[in-house]
Amino acid sequence: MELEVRRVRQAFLSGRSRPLRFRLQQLEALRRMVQEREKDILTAIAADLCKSEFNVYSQEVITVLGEIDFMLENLPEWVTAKPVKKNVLTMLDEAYIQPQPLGVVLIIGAWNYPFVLTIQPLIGAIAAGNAVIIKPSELSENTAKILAKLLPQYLDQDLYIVINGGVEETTELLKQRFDHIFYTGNTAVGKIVMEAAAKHLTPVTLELGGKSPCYIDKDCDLDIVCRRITWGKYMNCGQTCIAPDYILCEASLQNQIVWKIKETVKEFYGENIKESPDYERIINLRHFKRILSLLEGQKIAFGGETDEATRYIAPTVLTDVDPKTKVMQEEIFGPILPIVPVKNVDEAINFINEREKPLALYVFSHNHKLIKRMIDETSSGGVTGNDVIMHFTLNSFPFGGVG
Ligand SMILES: NC(=O)c1ccc[n+]([C@@H]2O[C@H](COP(=O)([O-])OP(=O)(O)OC[C@H]3O[C@@H](n4cnc5c(N)ncnc54)[C@H](O)[C@@H]3O)[C@@H](O)[C@H]2O)c1
Ligand SMILES: CCCCCCCCCCCCCCCC=O
Repeated sequence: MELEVRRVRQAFLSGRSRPLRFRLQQLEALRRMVQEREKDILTAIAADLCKSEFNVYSQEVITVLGEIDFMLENLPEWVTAKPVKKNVLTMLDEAYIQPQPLGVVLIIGAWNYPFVLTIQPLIGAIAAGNAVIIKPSELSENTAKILAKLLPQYLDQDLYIVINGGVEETTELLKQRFDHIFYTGNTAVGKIVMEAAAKHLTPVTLELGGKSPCYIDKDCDLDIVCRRITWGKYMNCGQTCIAPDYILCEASLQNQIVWKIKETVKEFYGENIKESPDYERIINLRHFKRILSLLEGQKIAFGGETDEATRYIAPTVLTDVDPKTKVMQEEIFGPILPIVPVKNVDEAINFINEREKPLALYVFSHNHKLIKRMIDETSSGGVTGNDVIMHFTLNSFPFGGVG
């Protein structure tokens, strides 16, 4: 590892990653890779997550291509030095902010969207003039292999390298000194990464998980709300960092919500969900068992069918969920949707504020003042009103959690 990091640092110190022209060329080469090798990329991700190629394309490839275009369009302005306001002491001086690369960046990717969550930070790092070591998640092994094969065919082979491996290799990598570490994954490993980074005072970006609540107000179009929640919750079998994690609503809405979600599940995935090309599987047996354990003692309104051999868990809704039970203590990251009845919006706001800050928050209401109130009185990474997930798709927004 030490030798590989040293090789990448030498390449960075050569200075060739810095000129704007070089960065644009590399980003264009990356775009060519995605376009020319689309089929290989789609096949690898589809195999990792039992996903249809259409879903891979619409969830991962479109986002990556959009990010590259966004970067190519804005980079010339972003790299330009910006004059700053002067004072009486510096009136005759030149004072400006010049953006500069940090150096060697380590990107540790996650398996749930194994392409976009690895390539998106790579686009940013290249654009900023850095050298990069990419460590894809070992759990999405087909994507990890295809990245290791394709990236060197299109990008500078000394500045941007892929190192594949599991915990042992990542632990070894983390002993090295980097100038920034970008990690996506669970909070426990996030702490390991931050501790390792602290030894070198390396700045980190940690894209972690969390529970993302949905509040459904009585004044809303429940048909549309349930369609949207069904889409966002069961996409990728619930393995989406900003998937709706649970629903808060008045008790009187609960039965209607259950019925409408059930009908939408039927419409989206058919009568035999196992046969649907649009319904994915849980990534591995460890996660499968973890998710099953969240069902213990719960009232299953529909769903709950499982098959260990194929790691299938049906779209499931739980009703009258006690906030003290396990399913409400950790991020679900699977196709289980608890409904927790609350008296009103005040109770919903208190409920959210008493817990860890959500990565995403979803509010459904015709009442814009209520949505605004939710935004003002809670704190989360991002809020979407009357929809789910969509704020992730806008690259004009920042993305991440609080802290
Ligand atoms: N905020 C976001 O943008 C975002 C996006 C996707 C996923 N997530 C979160 O990621 C989590 C799911 O991913 P995961 O954590 O199962 O992914 P994972 O198991 O693939 O782990 C992520 C990375 O950490 C490395 N790793 C694992 N154990 C390690 C250890 N002990 N020491 C050092 N490195 C180690 C892995 O090799 C991998 O590259 C969920 O909590 C989800 O919410 C967050
Ligand atoms: C033709 C249908 C287009 C639908 C586009 C929907 C894009 C969804 C993107 C989902 C990606 C979510 C990644 C979230 C990162 C955390 O896990």
